[in-house]
Amino acid sequence: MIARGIMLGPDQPVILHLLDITLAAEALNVVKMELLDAAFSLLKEVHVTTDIIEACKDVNIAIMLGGFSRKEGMERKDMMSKNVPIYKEQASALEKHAASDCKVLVVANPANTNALILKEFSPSIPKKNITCLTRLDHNRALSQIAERIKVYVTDVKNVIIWGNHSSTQYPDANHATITTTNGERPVKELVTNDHWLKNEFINTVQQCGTAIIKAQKASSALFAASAACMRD
Ligand SMILES: NC(=O)C1=CN([C@@H]2O[C@H](COP(=O)(O)OP(=O)(O)OC[C@H]3O[C@@H](n4cnc5c(N)ncnc54)[C@H](O)[C@@H]3O)[C@@H](O)[C@H]2O)C=CC1
Ligand SMILES: O=C([O-])CC(=O)C(=O)O
Repeated sequence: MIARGIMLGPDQPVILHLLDITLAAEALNVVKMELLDAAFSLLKEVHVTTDIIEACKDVNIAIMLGGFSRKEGMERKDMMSKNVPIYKEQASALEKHAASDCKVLVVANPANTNALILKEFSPSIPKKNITCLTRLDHNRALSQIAERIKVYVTDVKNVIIWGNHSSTQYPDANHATITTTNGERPVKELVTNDHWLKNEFINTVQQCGTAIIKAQKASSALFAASAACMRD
């Protein structure tokens, strides 16, 4: 998606630095081969490495995906002991080697905590440049409402996700609206079942990640990549 211009736009050439651990080096090379085979016109160079310093050198944008992923029966916070040390090391490498105005998107869980670690251990990167991926929760909330009212997802607006990317988040549709042929109408009015909005809707959005892991024993890459690359 990045190489096709979906994240940075159709006129922005990109050089990708791909980092993984030594055990995954061969798989990483395959990713490079696939990217080159695709001959994306915006993709100018692909560097694969298992060296964090090489990976961070002069990067303008860092998308932090690496680490342990959640398995069935785990909460995202259960990965803290494994992923926090990784994020300390990666933050220090970004601090020393990335471009000074580098923008950082933390995807790996627990995403909010990892973003906080990054902020603490890379003090020269402006705080406002560091964010973590909760857009996925927002998208999930939009889709749940669209399905319920039978409208297009693009017609749903002003849903808010409060809190962390975790099962304690609060998806809030109190100010959400639907674009109709008669103008904007409140979601609360169109979802006639208030009990659904206060219970099942919230619970479903909070538990979407868990449901995917239960169903396919891994989280899916597509929805996270799509949320990370959205430009609206
Ligand atoms: N914030 C969000 O909305 C979402 C977050 N996630 C999180 O994103 C992360 C990645 O998810 P998946 O791609 O499904 O997991 P995955 O397990 O398929 O991939 C993780 C990759 O990180 C690599 N890795 C492990 N330690 C590393 C290190 N020290 N340095 C560099 N790379 C390292 C692994 O070798 C593996 O290739 C997980 O933490 C997952 O929980 C996933 C989906 C949505
Ligand atoms: O649940 C997970 O571990 C992956 C993730 O963050 C999500 O799908 O929301």
